[in-house]
Amino acid sequence: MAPRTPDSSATPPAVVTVRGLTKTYRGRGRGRRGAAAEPHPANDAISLRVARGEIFGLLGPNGAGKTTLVKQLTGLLRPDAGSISLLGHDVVRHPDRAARLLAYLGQESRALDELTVALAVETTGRLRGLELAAARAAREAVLAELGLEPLADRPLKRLSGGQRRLACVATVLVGDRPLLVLDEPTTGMDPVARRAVWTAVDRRRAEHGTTVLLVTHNVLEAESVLDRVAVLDAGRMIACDTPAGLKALVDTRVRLDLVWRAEPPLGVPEIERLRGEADVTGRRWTLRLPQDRARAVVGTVTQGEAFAALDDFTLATPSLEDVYLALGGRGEGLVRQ
Ligand SMILES: Nc1ncnc2c1ncn2[C@@H]1O[C@H](COP(=O)(O)OP(=O)(O)OP(=O)(O)O)[C@@H](O)[C@H]1O
Repeated sequence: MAPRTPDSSATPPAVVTVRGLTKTYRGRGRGRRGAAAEPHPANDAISLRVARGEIFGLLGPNGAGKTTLVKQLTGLLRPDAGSISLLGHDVVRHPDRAARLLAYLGQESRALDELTVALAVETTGRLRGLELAAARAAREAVLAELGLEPLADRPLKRLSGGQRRLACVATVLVGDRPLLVLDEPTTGMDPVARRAVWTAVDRRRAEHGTTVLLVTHNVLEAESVLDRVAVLDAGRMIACDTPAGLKALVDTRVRLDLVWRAEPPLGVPEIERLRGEADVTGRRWTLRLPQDRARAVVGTVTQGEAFAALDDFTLATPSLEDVYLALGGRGEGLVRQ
């Protein structure tokens, strides 16, 4: 029953409380001769608590169960078991209440495609209860904030992928919902647009105590924007802590990337010994080593035959990707960009 995570000590009031959330998709008519397909646990007894003003992440590779969790929080999917409280409202019993408490940016949102950016933002503001004048003022403010003014009169369907995503973020921000649920919000965006999004989110947090639940499989973004992160793997939550707290789990190891010019110099005995420990991707060897061994390897590869064969090397402190691997994650599908 008790959560395995260190998050129960947080003092600010909870905006999201999830207990024992479980969802298994049951395929119908997909098996042979109508036999039921194999049940698939997409969420397996997930418990978490998100405090007011937190930027809380769900990190995991494709298929980990992030979107399934988010769809239950937003009232779009009914769990098989478990409870969800949003700002004190039971959204398993009253799924319709979720739409009044949060703004949700899904992976694919095409509903507003026919509208111009300005009208999409204004209409969303009206739907969230703003009077016309207030909706127009909010529209102007958010378009300026995200640098979308030059695109204001274009229909969403005529925008590039990154521009469209930015316009969708604008619709999420208008109307100041206390909870923003963002599923891969910055996919396809250039660095300027990404920065605008995180600046806008930070401002809302500072000014209104807005809480953000962010779905991502990008470890670099997770490390830079999240206060805490739940790591999901195959439907289970395998850890939940601050990025720094998670990295402390593996901080005795460092990551060493060696990129060879062509063939690795296996004639050097130390290099030959390392081969079995390396994750090999083309000419790149990735090693996760205790600090003293990494130091010795750096000594080896920066002299003689090994150095002549070396194109590049980098030494880095652990990332959330390393944490994920150390916790038993399958190690595929997380990205750094
Ligand atoms: N409608 C569905 N019917 C059956 N299985 C589903 C359905 N939707 C998702 N699944 C399965 O449930 C598991 C979790 O999927 P989910 O979409 O929640 O993962 P995710 O972590 O959001 O992945 P991604 O990063 O690709 O969005 C996967 O194994 C997926 O194949």
